[in-house]
Amino acid sequence: MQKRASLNELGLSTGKKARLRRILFDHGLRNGTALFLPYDQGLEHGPRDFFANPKASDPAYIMKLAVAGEFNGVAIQIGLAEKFFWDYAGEIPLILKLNGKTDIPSDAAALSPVHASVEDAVRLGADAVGYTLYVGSPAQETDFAQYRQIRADAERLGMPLVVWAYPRGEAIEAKGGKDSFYAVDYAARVASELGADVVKVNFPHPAKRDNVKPPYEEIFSPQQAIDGVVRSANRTLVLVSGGSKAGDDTMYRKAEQAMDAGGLGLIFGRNVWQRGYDESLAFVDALKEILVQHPSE
Ligand SMILES: O=P(O)(O)OC[C@H]1O[C@](O)(COP(=O)(O)O)[C@@H](O)[C@@H]1O
Repeated sequence: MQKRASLNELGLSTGKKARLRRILFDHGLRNGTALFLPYDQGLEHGPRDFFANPKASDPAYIMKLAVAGEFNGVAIQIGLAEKFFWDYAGEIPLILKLNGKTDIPSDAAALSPVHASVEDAVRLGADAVGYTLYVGSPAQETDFAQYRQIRADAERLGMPLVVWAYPRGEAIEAKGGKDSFYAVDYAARVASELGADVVKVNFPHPAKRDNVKPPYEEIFSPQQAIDGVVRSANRTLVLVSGGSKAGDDTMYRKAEQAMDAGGLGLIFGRNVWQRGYDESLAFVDALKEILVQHPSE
């Protein structure tokens, strides 16, 4: 089992430390692990993600679920934060997502434009901000430049910065794909190099035996892959994303492997809310049984 970096090792400013402590020790299991509910899929994918459970298209339903499920926070865009966070302000931490895009154009030159500021996050009472960085996209240079401004603002205002580090673009496809170990591992390292406090990654696929080049020939199991990604993130805490809906056992296995690797926690969206309300809460309880076994110091 790999060790998770403790809050004291992260070199955080006072504001960032206070907010992260609030998220990790005043909410959820209060043991230093995190379970977040992301709800920006209406922008990223469109309304089709709500077809499986039409009630989930209502942000008020999701906010109620997040509070009832005692999550460590919800990650939402500015429009929903303005209209739906008010009822629960102070009850559950807000991660204000500062950029986002639709999936209507192809991802070949993916870039997620910024449409909210760290000042908005402060005004809304957020405890963290989220930024999607498309590592490897031809638009990476513009992405890095807009990210730099967000990072500077987050530093100035003491706001923890969570980077959705997502490999994208043709070059990534040519090198094994966005979920390959190569790509996810590199993205985790990029987030750490660029000063993210927390990085959110997709669970990496280990190398395929018939298509593996040095130095990746040793990474054959999912556990080795996620261990490597958490190591690459070093003192940036790691959250593992859910992805599209899969079987519960598959998700529990991912969760266990992520936590054994020294991950901070999980940020599962569709796997939580693409089912009925009570079923969602039962799934969340089962995830917490895994998190409870991996407390922070
Ligand atoms: O870029 P992708 O793979 O389409 O997914 C983006 C979505 O996945 C997330 O990062 C995680 O949510 P899910 O658990 O539903 O996959 C969301 O925040 C975001 O909307």
